Amino acid sequence: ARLPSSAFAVPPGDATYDYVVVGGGTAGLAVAARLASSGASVGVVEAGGAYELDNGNQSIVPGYAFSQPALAPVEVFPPRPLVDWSLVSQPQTGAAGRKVHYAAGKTLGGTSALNTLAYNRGTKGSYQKWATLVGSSAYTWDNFLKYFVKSSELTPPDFAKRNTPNATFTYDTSVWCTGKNCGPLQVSYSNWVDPSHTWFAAGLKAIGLNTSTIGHNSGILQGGAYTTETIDPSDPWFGTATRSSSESSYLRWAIANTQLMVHYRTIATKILFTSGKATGVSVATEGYSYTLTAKKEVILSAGTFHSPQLLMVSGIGPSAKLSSLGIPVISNLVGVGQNLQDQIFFSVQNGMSTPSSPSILSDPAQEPAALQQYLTKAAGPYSSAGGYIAFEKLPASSRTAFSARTNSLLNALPADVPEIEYLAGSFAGTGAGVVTIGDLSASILNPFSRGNVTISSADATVPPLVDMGWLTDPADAEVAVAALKRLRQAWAAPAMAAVKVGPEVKPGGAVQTDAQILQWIRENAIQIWHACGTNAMGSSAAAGAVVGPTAKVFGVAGLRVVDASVLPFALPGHPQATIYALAEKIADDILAGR
Ligand SMILES: Cc1cc2nc3c(=O)[nH]c(=O)nc-3n(C[C@H](O)[C@H](O)[C@H](O)COP(=O)(O)OP(=O)(O)OC[C@H]3O[C@@H](n4cnc5c(N)ncnc54)[C@H](O)[C@@H]3O)c2cc1C
Repeated sequence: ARLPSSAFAVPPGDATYDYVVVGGGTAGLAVAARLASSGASVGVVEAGGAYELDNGNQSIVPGYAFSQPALAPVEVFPPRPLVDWSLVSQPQTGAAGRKVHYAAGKTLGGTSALNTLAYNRGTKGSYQKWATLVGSSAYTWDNFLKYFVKSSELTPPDFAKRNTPNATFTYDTSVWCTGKNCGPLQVSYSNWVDPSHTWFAAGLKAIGLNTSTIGHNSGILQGGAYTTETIDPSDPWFGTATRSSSESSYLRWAIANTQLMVHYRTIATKILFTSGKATGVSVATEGYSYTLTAKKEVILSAGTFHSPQLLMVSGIGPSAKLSSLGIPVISNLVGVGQNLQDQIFFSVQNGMSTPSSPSILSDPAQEPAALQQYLTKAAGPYSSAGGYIAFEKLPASSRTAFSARTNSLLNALPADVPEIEYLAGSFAGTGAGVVTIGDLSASILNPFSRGNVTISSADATVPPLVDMGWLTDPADAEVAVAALKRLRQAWAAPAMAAVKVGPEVKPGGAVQTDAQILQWIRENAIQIWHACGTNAMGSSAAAGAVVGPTAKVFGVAGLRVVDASVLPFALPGHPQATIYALAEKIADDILAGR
């Protein structure tokens, strides 16, 4: 037993651990907690603080997940510097030259403290592709499933608290831990259904996307489901339903059960090497520099944008780039910062006569009751983030317009990998008969466009340069146009007629031809925030990979990267489930000496 405050180092001061984990984010805290549970000494370096103190209720209350100001995907955005790195992209040449803010968590919990809580796993075929690509059967669905189960605990849906009989469903209990000794991450179904989503479910069904009987966590992504979310339905600290982040799950557990030490508000500035082996990390707290020595390994978990940056400033990356900035080259790895994959997302909006969570919360007559419901019953619109999502392989009728190249790229994907994810959303609306603006959106799941992360300075405090490469591959443009037409088909379904009000809000009736649709998408598409792949896992450095199957960085010893940057490609759907599972898997590898 120890005091919780014993888990926080008092900086500055050199320290030595068995393992130093750089980045107390989604993957970092999961790896660190598991390593510490073995009895090893583990120090975590996190640039940010505690979001419970630094972001008010924004990160805590599930109902705020989509409306956090920190998420504005525009060049000029409301800054939230205590919890977000405030990155702004390079101009997107395929997206009307726009620069956009790309949120990335700078806090204990990392981006799991800012994300929009959707939890789903990829398809069996996508994990088989991963296994084949990296030459390790550990990544097949059958072998990887145990890490999804180990990382999480599912609280089954509470249908009594869900407000609509239209939103009952079945799911697959066999792929979850629901008993004792489950993983720390809390996954549940929200205790409220946005009424507008039940209509979207009907509209999507009308275009062929039936509601799945197993949900989206069994390695099959077909049709629609009310999504599981990283919500703790009864958080003991707050006494209601709150976000489950890697901080509220793994870190709280590790503080109570291990000797883990956290150095927070502390930036890692360089990984230190002796004779090609990582021996520690230079860090700085409020300008005071010191060294954390790693007796065994350094684990880099600084995320898609900062992990490649830290590798590069430490001498690992494309040698020409490093030399041009005067950085001594320790390992010439051309793949560092390359292969960035980012799923774009755009929507078709119409007025609706039905209420929605945002319209209820913005109505002074209804909000107080919603607040009471949240605080006393952990239910109501404040308790809920996501809603209905659906996955689809585009029908043959959509694909006839595609070029031979696009069809052949799509045909090369695993047979069970969907091309589009549809997401129901809403916000409060105004206008004759309009209560809600319904927002049915599509995400392009398998981007063929590639971006990159690079550096302009050897100083780790200078932001990395991020180019998502949106819509630079013509195949993505063709798929996007087809997806937008599918959104319109769903809206046009008779099932939606009872609630749709007025002319289309966005893109609007003037956008009709394929060229007009594509131009509108270039001007309006945004990210669904799933950027990954910038230190791709693979079988060899010669093939452009940065880490091998156990996340060891090629060309050096004592260094692994474990975070979204090592995903070899964008998995279908939302990545956090896979990132937590990957952290569990690599922690197992480390402890087993692999
Ligand atoms: C707005 C938004 C919504 C999203 N919604 C969803 C969703 O609904 N479902 C889903 O599955 N995924 C979602 N994602 C994606 C998902 O949350 C991320 O892919 C995932 O959290 C990334 O985990 P990570 O471990 O790679 O990095 P992070 O969780 O970002 O962790 C990196 C950590 O490293 C720290 N760090 C970086 N550099 C340094 C340094 N030099 N020194 C010290 N510390 C450093 C950071 O502060 C951060 O804490 C969303 C992402 C965003 C931004």
